[in-house]
Amino acid sequence: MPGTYASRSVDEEVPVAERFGGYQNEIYLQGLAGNKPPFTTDLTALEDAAAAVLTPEALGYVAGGAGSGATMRANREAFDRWRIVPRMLTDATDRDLTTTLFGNDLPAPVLLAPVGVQSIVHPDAELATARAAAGLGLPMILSTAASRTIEDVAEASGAGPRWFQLYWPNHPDVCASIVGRARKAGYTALVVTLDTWTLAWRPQDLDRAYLPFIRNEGTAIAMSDPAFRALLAKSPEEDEQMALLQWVGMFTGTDKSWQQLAVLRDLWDGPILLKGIQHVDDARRAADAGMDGVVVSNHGGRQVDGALGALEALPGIAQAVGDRLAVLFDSGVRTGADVLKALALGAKAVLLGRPYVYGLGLGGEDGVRHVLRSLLAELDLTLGLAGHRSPATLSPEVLVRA
Ligand SMILES: Cc1cc2nc3c(=O)[nH]c(=O)nc-3n(C[C@H](O)[C@H](O)[C@H](O)COP(=O)(O)O)c2cc1C
Ligand SMILES: O=C(O)C(=O)c1ccccc1
Repeated sequence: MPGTYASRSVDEEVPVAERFGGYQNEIYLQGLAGNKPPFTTDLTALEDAAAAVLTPEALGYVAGGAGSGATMRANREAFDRWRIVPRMLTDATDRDLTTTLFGNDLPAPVLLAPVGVQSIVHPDAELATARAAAGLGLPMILSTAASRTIEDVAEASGAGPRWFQLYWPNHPDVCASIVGRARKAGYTALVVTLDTWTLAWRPQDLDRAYLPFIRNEGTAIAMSDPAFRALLAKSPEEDEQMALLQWVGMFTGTDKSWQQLAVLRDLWDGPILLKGIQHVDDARRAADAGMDGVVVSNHGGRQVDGALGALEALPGIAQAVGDRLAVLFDSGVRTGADVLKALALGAKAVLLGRPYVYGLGLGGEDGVRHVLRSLLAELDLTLGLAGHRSPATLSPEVLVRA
């Protein structure tokens, strides 16, 4: 049964590093018994695998990018332009991927990127993702556009670390209410996404007239929010369409400013990270505004078609603000080697996006767990074989330009 296979040994008391690389042994042992892994171990092949199980609309939505897809491709090309230079006889047999972020130890420098509307790929949606992430001790960053409520996902994540992603509402009461709910439900860090104040031109969704948001797949947080409901002339139960439109309107607009970040700073006493930073000066402004971190990201190439590959922006930003801010990275991470490259170029940790969503589509909680364990195992093995015991010894000198 795939479930048994994918979940074996997660809770066993084994050293963290052994547990990550140990997934390979587990797969070999199952292989001896004649069992193949339930999902592919080639993390770059997940999209093709998911294509067989997702609806064309959902696949298009998840896999698609903005415009011609140039930035999505640039994200991958940016990784390909860096190559790892392995070192020998460095005593890297015992590895430790532990990473401290905002005073908390994570088992590895990997988080689950905020991805909304997860019910379009699997009925268990964010609850399955939360369980898989919690089982490995990795933070899931819950999206404001989730298919499940802040409170339900908190419960599903049990003792696991919780972060919350904010699409910054225009209305102050709604903003305070959502942020307050996240705080109360035990989310410890706030990730404010700045690059999606309106959705980009996404042909694959436009051609299908497919907007999961409007189809009520990503409104659980809105419809359960008392401050939002108080603004509506009729309840969402009476007039769903109107409620959806008002929710979308809540995030659309350009009236946000660097000064207004002070409002969020006042509302949230934990770490705040700005997601979607691609320019060194914006990273500096984030630090000046009292933020605690940035996520260098182009939203997986889903917003500005023609924007630079996200990894190209990383070294300059890490160099400029790495001593003042936690610099995280996403967009295009697919393999353990990719994680290593981003860490070497200055990221403190990376966010994984589409790959775990494909895992969710393929096998719910087990699928997400398989993707995460595969990524961590590959990272652990690649790090060791490149000659490093921990991410601490990684630096740009570990890489060369292809
Ligand atoms: C289907 C989908 C939905 C997403 N929803 C959100 C969201 O609600 N909030 C957000 O900040 N980013 C969202 N993102 C962007 C991811 O957080 C992340 O930046 C991106 O997926 C990273 O690139 P990758 O998919 O190449 O790893 C979404 C991405 C996808 C693919
Ligand atoms: O699709 C996205 O990239 C995204 O960020 C989003 C925005 C609104 C609802 C769901 C996802």
